[in-house]
Amino acid sequence: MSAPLTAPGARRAEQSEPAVVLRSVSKLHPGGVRALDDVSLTVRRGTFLAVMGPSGSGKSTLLHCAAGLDTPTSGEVLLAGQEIGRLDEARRTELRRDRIGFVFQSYNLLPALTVADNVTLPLRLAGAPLDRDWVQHLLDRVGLGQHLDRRPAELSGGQQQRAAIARALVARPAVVFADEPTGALDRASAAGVLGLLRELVDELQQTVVMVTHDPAAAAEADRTVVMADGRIVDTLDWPTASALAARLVALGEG
Ligand SMILES: Nc1ncnc2c1ncn2[C@@H]1O[C@H](COP(=O)(O)OP(=O)(O)OP(=O)(O)O)[C@@H](O)[C@H]1O
Repeated sequence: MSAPLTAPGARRAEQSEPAVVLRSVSKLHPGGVRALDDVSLTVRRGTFLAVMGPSGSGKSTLLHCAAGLDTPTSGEVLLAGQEIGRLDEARRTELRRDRIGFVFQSYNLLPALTVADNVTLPLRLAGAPLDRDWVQHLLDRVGLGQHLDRRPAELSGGQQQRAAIARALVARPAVVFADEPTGALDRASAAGVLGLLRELVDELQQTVVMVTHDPAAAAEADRTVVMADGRIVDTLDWPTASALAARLVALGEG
């Protein structure tokens, strides 16, 4: 194994604390929309959390506040033990770059770069050392070990999302935030991507927080929080897809 990117002492301290903590987080958007209303949530390290709820219930706002992409109007967000609100914009950007991986519905790969260059881009941007064994291991792990020199346009949607997952993991983040990671995929590719996320949690003790509309996707997670009107209205451990679908129908979506 290669050297960790943070000091061993910091790693040990981090291991004992949750990956993400939200304490009474509210977010008021201009115009008075209360997108988050007093939300408290703890995501334990090495667990897979899904966030579901009807359109407009606050899922994206929750993800953005938890990932330091947006600032709450009130309340606290702790990421890997650091309170985001206490950091200035430059340090918040650094924290996002070094400690968070993002996976988006639209992959967001750079079309001109090869798979290998897309995956290693976060390290180059951070000026961090390139550990070739780790990169090769990751690319093998996501099934792209033979496709390092391909461009994104030469990959299927599922393969592009696997490359995006490898990129999200390359800096060994404290948390991977995934926003509808299977939204653009057919059922078989979606199942492959979800299976991969699940394995990363089980094998690498990676922490994953995923927003999804798909009950089958959420059923892969350890825990699902269901949102409505900016609040968490349900927390379900290992729910079945059909139980989640029924819950969403009851909330007016499904
Ligand atoms: N920048 C903004 N300015 C004003 N209102 C906003 C802004 N962003 C989100 N909202 C409002 O906040 C509420 C929550 O939005 P959010 O995008 O978090 O919901 P969501 O559950 O992710 O929805 P979807 O499933 O449709 O993506 C909605 O009423 C939305 O219209």
